[in-house]
Amino acid sequence: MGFKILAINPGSTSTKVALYDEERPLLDLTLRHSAEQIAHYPNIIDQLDWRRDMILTALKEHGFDIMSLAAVIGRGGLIKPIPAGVYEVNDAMRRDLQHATMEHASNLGGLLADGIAATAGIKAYIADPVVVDEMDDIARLSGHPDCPRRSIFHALNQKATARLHCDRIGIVYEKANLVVAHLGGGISVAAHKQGRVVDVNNALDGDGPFAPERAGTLPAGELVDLCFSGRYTRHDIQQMLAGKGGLVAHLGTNSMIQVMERIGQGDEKARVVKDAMCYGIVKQIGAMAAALGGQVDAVILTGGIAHNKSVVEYISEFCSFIAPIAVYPGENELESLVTNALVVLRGVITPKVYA
Ligand SMILES: Nc1ncnc2c1ncn2[C@@H]1O[C@H](COP(=O)(O)OP(=O)(O)OP(=O)(O)O)[C@@H](O)[C@H]1O
Ligand SMILES: CCCC(=O)O
Repeated sequence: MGFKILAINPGSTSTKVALYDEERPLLDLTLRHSAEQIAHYPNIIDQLDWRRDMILTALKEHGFDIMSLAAVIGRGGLIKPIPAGVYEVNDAMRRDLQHATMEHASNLGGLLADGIAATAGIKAYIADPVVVDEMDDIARLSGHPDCPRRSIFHALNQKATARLHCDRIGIVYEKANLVVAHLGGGISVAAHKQGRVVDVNNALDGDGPFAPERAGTLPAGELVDLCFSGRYTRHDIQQMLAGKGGLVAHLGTNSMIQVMERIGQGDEKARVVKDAMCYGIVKQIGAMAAALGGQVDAVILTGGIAHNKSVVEYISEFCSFIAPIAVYPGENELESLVTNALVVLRGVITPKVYA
């Protein structure tokens, strides 16, 4: 009998849970949370006990005893910037997740893992959280010292997909130069230089291409005018950047599937907005290729929108001159979490300590 691992990936409207026996999947659950249920909680962190009980109930219903687990691993949240890797949940991390300065469902990942692990008397981990920061110093500087650029991106899926691609084509991640574009509800486009993400747009907070739910970079002067117009609260503006920006602001939906249906029905506005989003993505890919000095082994497209043929064709037409385009639709975040826990349990790596 091998190591049994529970992986937890909390999203804004669901909690995804997977149970593995070593590499063998035993259970894969998506626990959905309706807008009415979510509305009961003023802040995301207030959903902790509710989501934990839901996971425990679901495991019980599937006849699983958590006492047979070897480890629990969650998607990590907006803690302090840290290098990529696996981290054991400790007091410092618990505190920083509880009091994270920005709201994000992944703040619950380490805490949910920790609560369940404590009951089972085992350790909890996180891996490659959204705050992984390996940026070069020159990438960190913006045009004003009060507004440094921050590395907040889909580190877990970006790293896992980059390594998967390197394995497939027979190169070593630590020696490869890659541009990876995660195209999901948020979009991050990163320069992976010999195993380090040396530059990336902040996918959460007004930086980079616009995305289904994110505004991306906005003209700063116009944003300042909006902030001081008296028409919006701070919360309203934050929502414009993350949650109600991008496709949601222009078209009232965060679904690329719906956008494509509308384009198919002749909706010209939907076509222009979709093309504008693709145009922003190709510009960001070009920027990251330049950050790598043009020495790029592959441009990798991943995330839910990489399922979309029209988006992939648009990007391929503009970016094929940079390097071969490789497409890995969707994300495998739960599987990546399990893989990360397994290498710790097998003693291949020692988990890092969050300070
Ligand atoms: N088969 C598909 N064809 C076209 N678009 C798709 C398909 N599947 C998902 N999408 C689109 O992908 C987007 C969501 O991507 P994804 O599921 O990666 O995002 P998420 O997990 O909610 O957010 P994030 O990736 O930022 O964490 C949505 O706009 C959705 O409509
Ligand atoms: C990786 C954080 C950005 C997002 O949620 O889209």
